[in-house]
Amino acid sequence: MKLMRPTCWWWARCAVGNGAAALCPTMALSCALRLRHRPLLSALLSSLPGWDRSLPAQKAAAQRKEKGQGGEDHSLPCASWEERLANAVTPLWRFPYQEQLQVKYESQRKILQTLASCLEKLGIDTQQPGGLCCPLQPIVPSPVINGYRNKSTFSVNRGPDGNPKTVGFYVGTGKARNIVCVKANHIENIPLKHKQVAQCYEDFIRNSPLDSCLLFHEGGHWRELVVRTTSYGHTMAIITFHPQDLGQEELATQKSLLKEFFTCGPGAVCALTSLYFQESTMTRCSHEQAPFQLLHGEPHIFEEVLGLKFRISPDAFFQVNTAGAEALYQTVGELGQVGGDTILLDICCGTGAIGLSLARQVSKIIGIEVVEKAIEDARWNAAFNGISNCEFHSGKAEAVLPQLLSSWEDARPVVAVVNPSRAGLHYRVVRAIRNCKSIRRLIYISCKPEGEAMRNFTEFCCPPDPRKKLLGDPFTPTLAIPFDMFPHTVHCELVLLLTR
Ligand SMILES: C[S@@+](CC[C@H](N)C(=O)[O-])C[C@H]1O[C@@H](n2cnc3c(N)ncnc32)[C@H](O)[C@@H]1O
Repeated sequence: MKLMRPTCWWWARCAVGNGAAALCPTMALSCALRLRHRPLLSALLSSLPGWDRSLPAQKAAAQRKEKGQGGEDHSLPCASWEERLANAVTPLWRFPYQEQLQVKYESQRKILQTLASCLEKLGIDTQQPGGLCCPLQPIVPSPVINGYRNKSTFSVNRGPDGNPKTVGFYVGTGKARNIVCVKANHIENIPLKHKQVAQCYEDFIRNSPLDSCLLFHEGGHWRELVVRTTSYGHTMAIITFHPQDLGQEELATQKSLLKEFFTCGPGAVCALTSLYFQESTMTRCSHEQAPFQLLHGEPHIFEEVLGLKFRISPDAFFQVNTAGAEALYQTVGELGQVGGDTILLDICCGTGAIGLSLARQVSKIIGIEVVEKAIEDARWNAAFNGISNCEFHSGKAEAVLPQLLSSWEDARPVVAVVNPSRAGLHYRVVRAIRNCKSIRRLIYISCKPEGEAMRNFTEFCCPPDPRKKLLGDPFTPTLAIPFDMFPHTVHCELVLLLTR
């Protein structure tokens, strides 16, 4: 379906008239986006620090999006369901790509200004042009603009027609009790294969006598679908199912029906490489809490990054934009100025992608990751690619790293790369890095630099603070490079080089 660009003058009046921006910035921003009203948009952006995520409604929407859900755009009551979903999950979809990049560059500039003023409050004058804490390089565009996602998480809930077995993304919120599940067929960043598997899953559950699980306490079984694809043409589908009080025999029947549907029934068109089933009674469960049960095919899918082959388990993290990740990893090597004697600490390493892609340029890689299966993947990936100068530790970085660095005596230069989830780094990780004299270069990669990462940046850069046991020399923000890993959305990956 092709969405229409708006011509509604009501929106123009609403956006530019009568101080609407001051009364309701979210609405005004939506209107500006909807109309592609550039002067208004730049005025709004310059008036909103960290504009896209600092507003409560957008923060909540961002959190829902993190879970693969859209948030309802309440400012567009007359839009179609498809438009409302597109505005929620891909708010920049109306902009030509170059303009999307301008919007994102502006938001990254504001983040660096915010960091500069945080540091100024601590008595650190960064004195960069434009009030930034360090030079900001032009945003690196994504090599792929549409259909770039290699992972999509589809929900099951009531569609616009009231059908409770609709597979798509959410418009609305649970809290406001106005969730509507809208099919994602028109969403630009989702590849066709993901949409095909989602459609097949919907066909399957609509024919199933079992209900979908809309609210855990109200019963029902069929829950979300995760689809992962790779450039090798592999497709993994993971179906989450609430067992409620079904017995083993009934569970086995459901699993075998699902397998039959996707292997020799109508779902066979998806040509799945792996079909997983997870009996889960919580919103999200790790493999340890509720094992991923392989119903059909291969246990892993494989991806190629910078000439290396990576194995990916169902619960292991992998950057959602593979081509974008390649550009990012190459830059990490350049910023780290890694050489033959460098030890590279890859903290929050997932399947080991960053470290392994630089392994041939350095002396040794040490990876740390909390997801056990991802560490198993990282070890396999190292062995398969013939890389032996690496070790991977499973566990929380806040437990593993302080222990590792407390007795550090290696004289080789150490470069640390940290790529935490949105929650940022635990203060014990910051402390361990800060207090390890061998670490002179630190590369912080963040998909949400205005959030908890900002706290981490100031902890790395503040003057020594014995009360917080931050004793080592402070780092200085030296260079920032934004990478657009998520075209059509407001998100951006920021790579910040800190040196001392
Ligand atoms: C944004 S991903 C980065 C993965 C990897 N660097 C890559 O590029 O593929 C963040 C990773 O941090 C891991 N993680 C989250 N909390 C952690 C913790 N406390 N200790 C270690 N790893 C953690 C997650 O499991 C996830 O794999």
